[in-house]
Amino acid sequence: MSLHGKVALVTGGAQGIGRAGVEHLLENGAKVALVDLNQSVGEECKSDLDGQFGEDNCIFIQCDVTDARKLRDAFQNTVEKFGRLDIVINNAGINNEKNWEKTIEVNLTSVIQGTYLALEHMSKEYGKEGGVIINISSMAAFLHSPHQPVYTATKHGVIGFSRAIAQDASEQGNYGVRINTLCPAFVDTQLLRTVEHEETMGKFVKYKDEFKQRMDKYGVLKPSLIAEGMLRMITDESLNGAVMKITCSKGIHFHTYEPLSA
Ligand SMILES: NC(=O)C1=CN([C@@H]2O[C@H](COP(=O)(O)OP(=O)(O)OC[C@H]3O[C@@H](n4cnc5c(N)ncnc54)[C@H](O)[C@@H]3O)[C@@H](O)[C@H]2O)C=CC1
Ligand SMILES: CCCCC/C=C\C=C\C(=O)C/C=C\C/C=C\CCCC(=O)O
Repeated sequence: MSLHGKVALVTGGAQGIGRAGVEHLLENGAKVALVDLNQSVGEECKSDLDGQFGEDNCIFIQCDVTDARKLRDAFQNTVEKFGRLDIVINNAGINNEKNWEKTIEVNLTSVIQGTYLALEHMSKEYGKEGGVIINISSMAAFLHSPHQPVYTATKHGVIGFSRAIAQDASEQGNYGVRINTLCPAFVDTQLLRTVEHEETMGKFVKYKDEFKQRMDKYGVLKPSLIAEGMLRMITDESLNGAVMKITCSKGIHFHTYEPLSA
């Protein structure tokens, strides 16, 4: 899949992993809507990207992904601006064990909502041309860290939902939409700093030194490597229902599942 002439929507696209993904998409000729809660960081990001890639290739849409109506409008505005939609990256996420209900809303409910909206705008079942969805999970889904139980649960949920809907898309329906999941290990972004604070970690903040030891042990990745993984999941048309892992020790690789036996 060539990215020239394609249109992408990236949630949480104003900084961190999302922004790295947006930059890679623009570098490869796509037009991008970056959808983010943070107005000031979003505007600054859009202004930087305009300088790098030209003014008509990127829009910033301020939107809380947990607001279903606003998320629907963000998809609609993207299609109205660029005329089509081909790639959706449901990336916005938080790490908040204290307000764990919010963590479920942002990390799981909004990913489900974003996937269904993406299908409405891209699926052949709705008369559209097909496309690709990437849902961002985490290596936390494989480590079962006792220090972040709800974050871990949401990231498990993202994998389960994405694999189930990918199978539906390829086997039951004729969506023409591939759905893949990406699981990074630690990445150097603002989210990683949340381990320092009681207002995000709640009672688990007492483990902050342990968290840091884990980061020293496993290493911390650069957002640009995660963006490379995203690009591969978009351009490699053989990938559907795939679960990509990205770690310092093994780089970009895939999780394998045993076939079910009777
Ligand atoms: N940084 C890390 O070590 C890892 C991060 N991830 C996942 O990667 C994704 C991106 O995280 P990072 O770039 O690290 O975080 P980040 O905190 O640097 O960036 C997240 C972006 O999402 C936006 N956002 C947060 N809540 C939102 C909402 N309700 N509506 C719209 N936008 C919202 C923020 O404003 C921010 O721009 C998340 O899903 C995270 O769980 C996965 C594995 C490791
Ligand atoms: C346990 C630390 C909690 C830190 C919470 C903050 C951010 C969350 C980040 C993630 O989503 C990443 C979580 C875990 C993956 C870490 C390393 C796995 C590396 C495995 C390997 O190299 O084989």
